[in-house]
Amino acid sequence: MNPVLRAEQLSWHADGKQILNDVSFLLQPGKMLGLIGPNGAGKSSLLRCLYRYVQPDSGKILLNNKEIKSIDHKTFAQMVAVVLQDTPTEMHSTVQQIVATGLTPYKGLFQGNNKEDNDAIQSALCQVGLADKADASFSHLSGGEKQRALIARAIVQRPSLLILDEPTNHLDIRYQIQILELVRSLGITVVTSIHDLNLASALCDELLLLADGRCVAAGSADEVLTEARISQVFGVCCQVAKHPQHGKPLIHYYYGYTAAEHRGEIANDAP
Ligand SMILES: Nc1ncnc2c1ncn2[C@@H]1O[C@H](COP(=O)(O)OP(=O)(O)OP(=O)(O)O)[C@@H](O)[C@H]1O
Repeated sequence: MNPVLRAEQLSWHADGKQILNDVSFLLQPGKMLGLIGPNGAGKSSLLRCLYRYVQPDSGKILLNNKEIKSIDHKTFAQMVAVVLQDTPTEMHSTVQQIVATGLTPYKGLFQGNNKEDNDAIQSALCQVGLADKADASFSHLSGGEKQRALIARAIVQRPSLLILDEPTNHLDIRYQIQILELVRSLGITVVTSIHDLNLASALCDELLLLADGRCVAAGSADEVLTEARISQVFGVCCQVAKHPQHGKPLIHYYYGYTAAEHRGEIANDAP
């Protein structure tokens, strides 16, 4: 099967600092890739390269076998949907109007919505459980509802690739699980950055672990989330067990000392 997304040896620098260094991966249709890694590892920067907000210095990104830099603006806007943490929206727009903007890449200037469009908007609102909020002001929604509305907008866009930058930030655990399960259930190919390693383990098909702009590990949660690697990359001690429900890695963190102390590199009684 041809991958939907292929990144080859991506590197990017800004302000004289190397931010992404030789990052490569590929993603098959319908799979959800979780980008994990410590603060400043380069997760958002990698996503920005994927949605063409920044141009890598070297390397290639191919979407459906075509280099993204050669895809015209309108086609790219149809192919890639992006949900950011603080997506700016018109203060007084209704939920329905926000969702309708997902159709913009398919429209000509001043072209309104037809019945089929309106049906697609209603169907997306139902899928994310916001049918009863269609006429509510977007700005009055809760954080979780806003994220769901933005995902509904992505649904009507019918993208080849959905990119999310920390979609679970600021959400309580119920919404964190709900948003990721919702995204996963759509059957769209997804790349999402995510901080919570246990959520990433439970809900992503594949993980890519970044540290200092480099890919440190990639593969299934079992392959990526080992105690040694978590200790090395995040500097914390943990025990990796099997989750009682889904059997994927479940990380138990230890408190009160650093990974270096745990490995005996620093004496616990050092001043
Ligand atoms: N436009 C830019 N100019 C200069 N430095 C940048 C720019 N964008 C990102 N950086 C730097 O690149 C590094 C990686 O940032 P990035 O936001 O990609 O990391 P991240 O893994 O998403 O971090 P976090 O988990 O904290 O959100 C950081 O040190 C950041 O300051």
